[in-house]
Amino acid sequence: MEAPRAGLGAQAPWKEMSAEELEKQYSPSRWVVRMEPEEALRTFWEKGTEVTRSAQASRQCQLHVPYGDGRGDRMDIYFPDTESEAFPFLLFFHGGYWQSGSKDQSAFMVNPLTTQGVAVAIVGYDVAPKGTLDHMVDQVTRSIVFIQKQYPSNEGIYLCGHSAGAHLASMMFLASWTEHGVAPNLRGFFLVSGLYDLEPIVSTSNNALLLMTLEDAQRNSPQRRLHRAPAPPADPACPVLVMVGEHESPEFHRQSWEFCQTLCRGGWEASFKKLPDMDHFSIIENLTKKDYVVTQIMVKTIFQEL
Ligand SMILES: N[C@@H](CC(=O)c1ccccc1NC=O)C(=O)O
Repeated sequence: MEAPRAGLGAQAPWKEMSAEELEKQYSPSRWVVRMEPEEALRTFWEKGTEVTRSAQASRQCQLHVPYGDGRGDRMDIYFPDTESEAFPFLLFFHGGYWQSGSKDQSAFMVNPLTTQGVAVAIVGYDVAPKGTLDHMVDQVTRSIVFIQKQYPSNEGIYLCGHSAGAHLASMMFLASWTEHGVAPNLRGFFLVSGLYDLEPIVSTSNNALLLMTLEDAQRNSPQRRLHRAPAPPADPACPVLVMVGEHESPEFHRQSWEFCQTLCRGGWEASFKKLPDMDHFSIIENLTKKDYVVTQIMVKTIFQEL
């Protein structure tokens, strides 16, 4: 008897979608249930700007620190109230479909983490049309190398990215650190509402400024390339948390779930978490709170391993 055959849609459901449906699947604000799409976006960036101002006014920080020679190679570093330089670092890469957002509106987790003893770097990068995907990946790589070189006695470097920023962080699974002269002390990844296969995005309006070709998309898709990537470090452990909000599109859920499975198959200690009641924006906005489940997961992951 012939085995039932899975259709194309079982592996790549997006290939069978209409242009309109694909556009909707890749428009996170249209899946928010607490408010209208435009309001969700406006609120997100307004909150981001406000918490960044407040973090800069209340925390010890170094702003606009150059991590390279490019004008956009800048990060803001926020410190715990301790004298030592031997704290863990969390580097945050903001979202905005590689074409909006900035470090100046992205310091969501600074207060709860710095008060717990974690230094937080909010990393800026050149969004499109100034930056290409390859350039942004290079910037993220160099920002991590910079932290490792500047703070060699760090107690671990943790990467956290949101959406397009989670994609940039996940490209670090493919990084070759030897050419940068240092192996960063990477101890964990927090990937929030990310995109790991960029092919479905090529034909959506999100590509209008980015102008990525199919080859660009494939080269920048860890979901496609991870099986040929370096093996995960055996010791120390480097857990990967792949998170997505309940109120996100089926495509965003599929991207996170499939990438988590690919990581596990590649030997990474990866786990998947769907956050009840959260959407693409509240999942990050709530990081301002120390009792939010994601803040607690971060703190636990960071300090359990010290
Ligand atoms: N135009 C998008 C905007 C968006 O996706 C977004 C906005 C802010 C931060 C992250 C985002 N998504 C991915 O990077 C939307 O429909 O929501």
